[in-house]
Amino acid sequence: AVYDSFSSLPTTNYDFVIVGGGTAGNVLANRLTEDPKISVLVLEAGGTNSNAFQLDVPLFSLNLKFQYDWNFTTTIQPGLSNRSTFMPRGFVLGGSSSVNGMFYTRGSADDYDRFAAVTGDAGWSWDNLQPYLAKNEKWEPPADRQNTTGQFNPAVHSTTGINAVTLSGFPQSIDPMVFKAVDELGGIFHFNEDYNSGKPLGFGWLQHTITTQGRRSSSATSYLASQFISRTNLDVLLHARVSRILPSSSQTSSSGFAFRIVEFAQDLDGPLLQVEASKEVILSAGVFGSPHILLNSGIGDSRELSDVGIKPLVDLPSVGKNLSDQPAVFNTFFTNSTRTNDDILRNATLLNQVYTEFNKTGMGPLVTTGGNQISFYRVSENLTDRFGDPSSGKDSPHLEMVPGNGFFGTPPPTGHYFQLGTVVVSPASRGSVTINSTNPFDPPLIDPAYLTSPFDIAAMREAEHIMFQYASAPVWDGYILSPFGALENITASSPDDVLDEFIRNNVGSSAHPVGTAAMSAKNADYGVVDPDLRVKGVDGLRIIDASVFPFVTSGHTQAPTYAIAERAAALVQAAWV
Ligand SMILES: Cc1cc2nc3c(=O)[nH]c(=O)nc-3n(C[C@H](O)[C@H](O)[C@H](O)COP(=O)(O)OP(=O)(O)OC[C@H]3O[C@@H](n4cnc5c(N)ncnc54)[C@H](O)[C@@H]3O)c2cc1C
Repeated sequence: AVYDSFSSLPTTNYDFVIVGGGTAGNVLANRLTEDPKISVLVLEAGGTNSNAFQLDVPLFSLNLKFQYDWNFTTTIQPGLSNRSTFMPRGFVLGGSSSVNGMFYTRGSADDYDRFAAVTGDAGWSWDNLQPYLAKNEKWEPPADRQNTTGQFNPAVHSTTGINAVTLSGFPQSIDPMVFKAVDELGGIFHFNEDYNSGKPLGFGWLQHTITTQGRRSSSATSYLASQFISRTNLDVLLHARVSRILPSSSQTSSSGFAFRIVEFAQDLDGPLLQVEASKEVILSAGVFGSPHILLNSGIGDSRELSDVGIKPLVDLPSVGKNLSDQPAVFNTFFTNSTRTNDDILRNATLLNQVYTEFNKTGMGPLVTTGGNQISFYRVSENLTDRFGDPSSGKDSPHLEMVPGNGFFGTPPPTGHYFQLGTVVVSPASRGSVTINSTNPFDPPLIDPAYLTSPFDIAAMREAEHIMFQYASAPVWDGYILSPFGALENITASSPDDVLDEFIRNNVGSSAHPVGTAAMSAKNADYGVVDPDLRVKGVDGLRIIDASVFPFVTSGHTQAPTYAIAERAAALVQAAWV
């Protein structure tokens, strides 16, 4: 069941304590309690969001007032836009899966084969992860039950998992034009029937974590659905913000410390509470939360911890390093069409109308995210020859471009818009998460280090060229009127320095940071967790969330997070159940 207060929990004896009821944490909570003899407590810092409108409606995910974690302190390189200080994370049951854009992209087969290569564990390869992708995915017909033949490859999908995945349940007026442009241009613009086959390059129909009823499928609505959360061996405590994991004096360990005691507070000014797991503590507090808790606990770079005034207990210099996020730019054009999503997003009467329809029928414009396609590209060989290739292989993209039928975010009061978002999905830059305080409730310091590698800015320039080339297809003649905002000063033939300035002024997070507690091979002298996701050099503590990715996968990160969590659950079960 779900509880608000520690004192109301039915017991304080649990086999596993999971820190963070987010995307990965709820997979673990569900899978481990399949065995009625195993008891699990989830400590989640956020609450539940009673605003069904915000949580359920796909179209509005882009306009969500995010359930924020504390205001992270973000430092950015000089010259970058303020937008790049914005680090959205879900701070609510379901974590980021409750507030994300719902795109379902697995990345490439090479991405996972690289995980297997760097960890020395073939279990992380694309082929070996297939059963776990299948345990997560529950393919459903789209809300409008349209004929989806030719829009995906059923052979690479599972209908038996827990988390709903579907194609768009509402057509966008631009759909035919999007693919006409692909036909007109050819070359790098080609149709890909299913970008989730392991080979993502090309233009395909977007798949999302949306149910056949047109609603968001998050880890809270799926893995904690009523038939699971009602298990008597599964308890979730909300508003429980974990500060540190403490060594257990009662435990002995060949490797030194066993960390099985979790310290947390329900009220940041209130008392610190503790709960001890008899088997393991699993950190699933996300890419910022998990390394933050490790550092607070004295697990990190010993010298850096001593400098802050924290007693180092385990020297693991890689904690908080290797932060990998994908820089993104929105490119907006005016269109002469009035059939965009802009009016719905700014006109309360219209919005009420379609929301009533959505509630009654589970259909209408609110059941999609505002664009129905996605596309992936490689940069030129010239670039990889010059800077090296940060991608995982020849079938892996460096770049993504997403068309949107309207303004991204809250639209201006007038005008109709066409959007082409560009992203560097295989970046070379690496940032960090650090602390500068002994108070565990002070925010961590985040440096996303966007565009610090010369590859990334050059790759984003190529993404902009691809975007202009795509927008120049004959079908867009008369549909795209003129560039909007800062894009007004840019053309396909702008010199590099002008394009670079535009990019730096407009870049921001794609909300896909990973890698701050990365897995590495058992004997590697870097990395934070071993291939079984146990924290190196200690007992009783694993990390299972997006922070363990050694590299960011070449797409959006929820599907890989789910797959990692599903396999991790099997590893934990194999050790204990
Ligand atoms: C706005 C947004 C849009 C996105 N869009 C997409 C998309 O369209 N497609 C896609 O594939 N991916 C998307 N992502 C990324 C994807 O959702 C994440 O990579 C993934 O959900 C991360 O899962 P996680 O388990 O690592 O962390 P989370 O799901 O963030 O879970 C971490 C949990 O830990 C809790 N927590 C944190 N600190 C503490 C603490 N100290 N004590 C207790 N609990 C704590 C948090 O409240 C949260 O519930 C998006 C993310 C965001 C934020």
